[in-house]
Amino acid sequence: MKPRPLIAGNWKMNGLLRQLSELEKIAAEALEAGEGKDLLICPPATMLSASGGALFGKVAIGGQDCHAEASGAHTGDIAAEMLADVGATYVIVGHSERRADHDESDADVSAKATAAWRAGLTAIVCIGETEAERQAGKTLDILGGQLAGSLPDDVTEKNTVVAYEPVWAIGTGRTPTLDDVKEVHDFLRAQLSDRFGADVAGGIRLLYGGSVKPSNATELLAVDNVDGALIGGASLKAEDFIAICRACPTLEA
Ligand SMILES: O=C[C@H](O)COP(=O)(O)O
Repeated sequence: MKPRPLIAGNWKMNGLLRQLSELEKIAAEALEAGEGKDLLICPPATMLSASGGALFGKVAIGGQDCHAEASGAHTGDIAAEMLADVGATYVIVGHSERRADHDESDADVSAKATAAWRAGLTAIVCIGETEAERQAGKTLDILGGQLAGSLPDDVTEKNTVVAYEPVWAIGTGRTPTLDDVKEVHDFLRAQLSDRFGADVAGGIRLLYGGSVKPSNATELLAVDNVDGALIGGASLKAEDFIAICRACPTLEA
């Protein structure tokens, strides 16, 4: 059976408390637009607690990163337990911006996914190729390596979501062709199946991310093995986020 879709917004380093009104608008439409789907917003850490209030339990909240350890002398970092403490149920790990800006390796990402599970959170594990890697014909090799190295052994359909985000498509307005998205998502499902078995692999949500907008969401979300989206810029506007939620097909009963 296909997994229940997940539409996730990643606000990145954007958002002040005065923008809670956007979340209130999302909450107002969430029940209808999100029927049969899971909705999630990952605001900056400073807004997590207030976001939970503004979304009123109609949309889940998540962190954008976590430290591998539960506590300690790590100035500026956030433990998965701290995210859970303010109501988060998901955390993004291994986003390409973290990998690039903070030199995070696949092993670091795997340790963060384990930390997320320890705190009872679902880890959204991100992978993606650069433009140079795609042009060199290495996309599947790169993604296969990132997937293998970034996922710990105890993956389940509940504790893990995988997000495919081509680095060159993030914030650029460019997207892969639908055939390219299908090729990658089919490949990821097969890799997961080889490692974790078909039952677990079939239940893991595979998100596409990278310049998802209301204008392209319908076609991207209809691709085989695409079980939702991870949305950056367009998630900052309630109207756009809700339009993307509506574009996502629901499962047949
Ligand atoms: O996490 C979200 C992605 O990096 C996509 O960002 P974008 O929708 O602004 O391209």
